[in-house]
Amino acid sequence: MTSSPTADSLAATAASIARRAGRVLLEARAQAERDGVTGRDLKDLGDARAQAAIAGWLAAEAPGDAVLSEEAKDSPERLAADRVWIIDPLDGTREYSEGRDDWAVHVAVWERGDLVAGAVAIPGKDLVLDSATVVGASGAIADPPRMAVSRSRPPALVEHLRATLGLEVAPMGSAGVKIAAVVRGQVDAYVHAGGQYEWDSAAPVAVARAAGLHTSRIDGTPLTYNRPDPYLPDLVVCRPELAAQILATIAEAPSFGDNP
Ligand SMILES: Nc1ncnc2c1ncn2[C@@H]1O[C@H](COP(=O)(O)O)[C@@H](OP(=O)(O)O)[C@H]1O
Ligand SMILES: [Mg+2]
Repeated sequence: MTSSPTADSLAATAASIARRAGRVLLEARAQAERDGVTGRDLKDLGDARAQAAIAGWLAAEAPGDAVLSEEAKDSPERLAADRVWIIDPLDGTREYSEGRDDWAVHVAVWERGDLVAGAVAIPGKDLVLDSATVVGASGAIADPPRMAVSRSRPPALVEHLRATLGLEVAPMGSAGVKIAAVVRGQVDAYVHAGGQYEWDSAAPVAVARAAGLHTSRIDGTPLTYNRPDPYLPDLVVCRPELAAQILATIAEAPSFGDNP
């Protein structure tokens, strides 16, 4: 009988796959530049190359495990599986296609009810964070606290938080990049509302939890994964000291359409 992999070994596999996919994406973009491939075509190329590479590695390195990926057809089999890899092969596709470095590869592992491991690669910054080795930020929270927000689709709710709590806003692409910025102490919070899917947050949330950060829906309930419908439209990831204040401000906020 083979023993089940530990959370640490799953995190190491996730980190290795995320790092390798990052290399594939950097090479694909460099080649696309030489070939004059831009815009939508470059987005599609990146998504497809990273998806194909990751699917091949998972088939070889995690045979028999189920997969939920942004770029693959979903299958109900994952709902009965003990272990599911939740993948966003290229998070921040827009930023990738614009030649920026705020995009990421997300590889998470869910087992029997919850996330057990995750890795986020940010290839443009030569960075890989994983849940087994991450060390959370321990410095003081900035005054005023800084909040990462979507640079292309900032929800109305975050403007309300900014105005009410006097936060400094830091726009950047990719949920993984924003959560990594909280983990590394470059910002103190990330709030999103109005739309997202499990693959956008699973891996970075696994890393954030391992780093001791607060993670929840904007109503304060837990983020749960591998549900039948992977739509998971909002989240708060922040230094634990800020969670009560941010959640109370959201609870008292008027409805903007992007918060329930
Ligand atoms: N309102 C919305 N509806 C659906 N997905 C959204 C969304 N806002 C952000 N996302 C997704 O969340 C990820 C991070 O977004 P942002 O960079 O704006 O913060 C992106 O993933 P992808 O790049 O994998 O598509 C983006 O598509
Ligand atoms: Mg994404």
